Amino acid sequence: MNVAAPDLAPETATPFVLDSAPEIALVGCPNSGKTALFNVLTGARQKVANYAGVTVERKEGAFVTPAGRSVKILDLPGTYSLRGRSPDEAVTRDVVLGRLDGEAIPDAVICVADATNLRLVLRLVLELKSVGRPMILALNMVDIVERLGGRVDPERLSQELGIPVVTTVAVRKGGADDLIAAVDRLDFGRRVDVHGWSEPTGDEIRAAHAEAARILQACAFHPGDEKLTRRLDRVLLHPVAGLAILFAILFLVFQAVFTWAAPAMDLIKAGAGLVGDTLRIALPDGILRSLLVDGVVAGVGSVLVFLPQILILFLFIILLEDFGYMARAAFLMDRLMAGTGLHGRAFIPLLSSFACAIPGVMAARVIENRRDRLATILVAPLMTCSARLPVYTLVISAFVPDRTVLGGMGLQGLVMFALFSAGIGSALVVAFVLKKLVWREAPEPFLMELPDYKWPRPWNVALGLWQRAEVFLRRAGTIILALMVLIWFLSSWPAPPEGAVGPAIDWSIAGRVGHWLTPLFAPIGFNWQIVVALIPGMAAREVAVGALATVYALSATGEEVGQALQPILAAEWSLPTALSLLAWFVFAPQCASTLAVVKRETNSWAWPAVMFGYMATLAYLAAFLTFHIATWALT
Ligand SMILES: Nc1nc2c(ncn2[C@@H]2O[C@H](COP(=O)(O)OP(=O)(O)OP(=O)(O)O)[C@@H](O)[C@H]2O)c(=O)[nH]1
Ligand SMILES: [Mg+2]
Repeated sequence: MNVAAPDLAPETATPFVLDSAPEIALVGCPNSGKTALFNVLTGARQKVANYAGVTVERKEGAFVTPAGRSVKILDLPGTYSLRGRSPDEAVTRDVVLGRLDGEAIPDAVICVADATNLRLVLRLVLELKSVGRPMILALNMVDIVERLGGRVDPERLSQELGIPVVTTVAVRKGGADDLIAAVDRLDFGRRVDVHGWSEPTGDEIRAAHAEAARILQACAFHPGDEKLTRRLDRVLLHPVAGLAILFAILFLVFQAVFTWAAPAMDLIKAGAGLVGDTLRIALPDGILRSLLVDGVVAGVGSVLVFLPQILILFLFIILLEDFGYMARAAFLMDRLMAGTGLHGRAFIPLLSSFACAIPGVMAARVIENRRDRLATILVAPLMTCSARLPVYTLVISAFVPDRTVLGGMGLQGLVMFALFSAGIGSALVVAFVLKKLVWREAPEPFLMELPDYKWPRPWNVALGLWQRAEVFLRRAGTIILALMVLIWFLSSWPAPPEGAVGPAIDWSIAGRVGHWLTPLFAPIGFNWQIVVALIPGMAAREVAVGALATVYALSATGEEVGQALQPILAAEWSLPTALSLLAWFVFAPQCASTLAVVKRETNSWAWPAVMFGYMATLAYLAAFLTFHIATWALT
């Protein structure tokens, strides 16, 4: 289905290269800059970030060298060895060894090395040589080696390894020129039998280890670890101070999402109001006016308003990712998560799920153990995805007063923080139940390389934000628009009979379905308008907001016509209903695209069914309890 991948960067186009063009695979340790190089070579915009395990899929691109040679190029997940066990490492192994169905072995390999950290990659190079393909070693990040006063000798390395060695700076313009020139000199005809690679024995591994150490000694000099990284880590990884800083950062993010975004949101809201009013005056009363004003402007406009919040959330995520903090956060959370049975590696997939559960579920490929991975996939959608943000904001701004408490903290931001925490907390509880009570498994030890801190690069940040905005706007212009038109239609057709009283929507299909389902949702305090909005919300959660806008716009009579959604809700809903809806959305049954991805990643319909079932149950229970406790407390 097309809605299935709203958060993935567009596939790279390869329009000008023939199928017969030779294929080169980018292989290397995690976080060495493979994707950054891939982007430079092909002009693609695949995700680059400063932690291991960003790329979990095979991506294809192409370029033409200055000599006019067309080549296809593959970006692959990082791996330390062809013996890797996790699903992402298996992708790399299978591509390099030609084990993938219908796919030949790559014609050549570019091994990408983080030049500041050569020890592990030299072993990988030795292993890759036994595959028997022409190979180039790209010493990437030489800019950092130079800045630290280190030295790497590419000529000597080339002699020792018997393959061409070039230096690159993947994040600099022209930083891959030497690599491109080396590709031009490659002799693709030099085929060697690939079945030369086999699982190495312990002795072979030890021998390779010693050989790598010897070569490293001869060819590279590093003045020790970067001091900045060490110094910062003493504070940021501190068991107490580090955790305190992590929570302070998270808290700051939600405050910022609320306060910084407000002016821009008001502007968009005013703009949408203006467009709606203009259309209402300019067009004669009728179907077209209703479609444009009540369906498109009210519906899509009410979703667009949230763009600033989503961009601010992503600004923080991208900055932290580029800086190299994410892996640290995983490290800090490991002890806490181990208590619940989740693997330390689950942290980054869970964190990615704040954007959207889809990349989060895919990022779980870095987890080797199948049950650890399943547990992570099953709880990932409990993380508050950005599509839930509009629902939260709408309800919070209508019902939570905008004042400060506890000496300067915004109450609205605090409630938002509480909702996100409820998502995280419930994920930990569900994982605990699964891993400790159902599967009774101890988590496996957690090994992860911590990247050196790097200053976020403004261009990368800007590009990342631009991509998010693009994804959001594309969604608003396609699926959300389409659903809004559908909802408008279902809410306006059929028209009421002659002489009917009350709002016309009561006679429409949506109105009838809403009324019909209401008994099911009355125990949790939902009215029929909410019920109508929940259904399209399963396709894309933020549509629930647009649907409410349309449903209330079409129910409006007299005074209320053209009024903004927020004051309508504040007047129409009771506080327990509002709280119950928030509780519902913490667990909100999965959107269709997440279920589709879970099906793909687990290769079975059973797991998406389990996920849907348990989340729907939790959502109903949580909303039920919230509604009744709130009703009781307020009377
Ligand atoms: N200073 C500097 N930074 C670089 C260079 N190449 C990559 N980076 C940064 O290194 C980090 C990792 O880059 P990626 O391209 O995501 O690495 P990758 O090898 O694709 O990582 P995985 O997909 O996780 O295996 C990012 O923060 C990049 O901006 C370089 O030549 N110089
Ligand atoms: Mg990558």
